Amino acid sequence: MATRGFPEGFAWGAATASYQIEGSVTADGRGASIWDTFAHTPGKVLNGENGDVAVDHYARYAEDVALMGSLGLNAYRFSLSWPRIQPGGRGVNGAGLDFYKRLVDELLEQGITPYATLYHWDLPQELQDAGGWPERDTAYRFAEYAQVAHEALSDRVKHWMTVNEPWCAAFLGYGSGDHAPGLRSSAQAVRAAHHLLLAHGLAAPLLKANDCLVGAAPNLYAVTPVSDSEADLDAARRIDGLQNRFFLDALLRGSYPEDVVADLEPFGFADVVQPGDLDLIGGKVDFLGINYYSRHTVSADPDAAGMVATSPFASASPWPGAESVAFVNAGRPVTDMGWEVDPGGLHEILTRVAKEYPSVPLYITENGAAYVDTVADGGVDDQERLDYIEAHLAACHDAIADGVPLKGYFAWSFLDNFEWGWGYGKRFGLVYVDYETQVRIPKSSAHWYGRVARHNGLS
Ligand SMILES: N=[N+]=NCCCCNC(=O)[C@@H]1[C@H]2[C@H](O)[C@@H](O)[C@H](O)[C@@H](CO)[C@@H]12
Repeated sequence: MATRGFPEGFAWGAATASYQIEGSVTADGRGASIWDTFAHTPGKVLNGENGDVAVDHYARYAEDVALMGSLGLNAYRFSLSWPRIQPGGRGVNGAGLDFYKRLVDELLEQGITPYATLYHWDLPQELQDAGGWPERDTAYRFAEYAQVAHEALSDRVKHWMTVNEPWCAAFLGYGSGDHAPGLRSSAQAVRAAHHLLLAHGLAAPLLKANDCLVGAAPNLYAVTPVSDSEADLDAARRIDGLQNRFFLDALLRGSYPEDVVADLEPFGFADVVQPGDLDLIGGKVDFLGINYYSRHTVSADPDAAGMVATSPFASASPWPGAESVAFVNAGRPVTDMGWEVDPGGLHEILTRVAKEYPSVPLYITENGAAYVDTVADGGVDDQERLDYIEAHLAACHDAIADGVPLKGYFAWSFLDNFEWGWGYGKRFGLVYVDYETQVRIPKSSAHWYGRVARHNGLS
């Protein structure tokens, strides 16, 4: 019996993304994505690794869903591969849709509620060739794709997220170049950020049909200045503005924060937003997903590169708005990604969003940690990951007690998988994957998390 119970009907899930787990990148008509191109470009991914095989989920989905069910999860967040459903970014590939129909049927069979993300960074390459997210038309292509996917699946999928982490897709993909398509232009990055939000705004009304609920999943950080000097306070304002308020205000208020718009002026941001865009974007969500990993502790530093390590090749080119900002370690323990463990930051973000953007149901759509895992006697004892998740769930429990309308939690990730620029070098999974044999081994954290889900709370 849980002593720290969660609300009745709380969603206890895990999350994954198509390019990171599926493999089978040419099966059944799938087209190339920008991550296929990027990962096959020398020097972009550690050890030249890619998602061609990943963890073979396209073939092993039934086994993976059965494992979710046996552990006790009642929800699963996954993403649809746009180039599997629309090779080249147009039309309909029935065989690609059929995979997701099979996957959803397995989930429902196991009593697991599907939560589908439409965009988790795998843009069809042909759309990038036509300009990608800096090109306004891509937002309209996304709305068509959303319509195709929704028509095929909305009889069984009732929870939809449009875009995963538009900050990463825009600023790492087009700003620092550490993510696909690997471009390094602040002007392109700010155009991409707006068009990703426009894509959300165009698709959201379509996704509500057939009694569906729609959300988005930005990555949000607690942000703290190293001192209360004017320069450090302004550095924190800038990072909080670009990382958090830019996306929260657009999605939930239909406006951009004036200070952030001013910060982005040097990159031509004013020319990107067309009349009516923000009315399209704002106020469309039925729920907001929050991806939370850590806190940013920042200081003003004219010599700083303005980068948080997001890949082993992290470029020195700052993402727009982060010029002359240093991201420092405040002395907390760190995960294998070098990210500080700060569950207090999750409580801070949850209570802030609930206060500043009231009456929007919230989900933690990603939270988890990479640590080095070792197989011993056929098991994996990952106490650090278990402790990380327990501490962040305790923060969620406290936030709910403080009145936050939190409806669910998705651990990142269900399986060890392709960790973008780090390839297979970082393990976030509740379930260990032997990449040579594809054998799955539930870690201690998986067994523990399943018990939490079954008891609907923490001991
Ligand atoms: N400023 N700054 N910050 C750091 C920028 C990197 C932030 N990375 C994420 O949030 C990604 C999210 C993604 O959805 C998932 O696909 C990734 O596997 C996880 C783990 O990496 C997280």
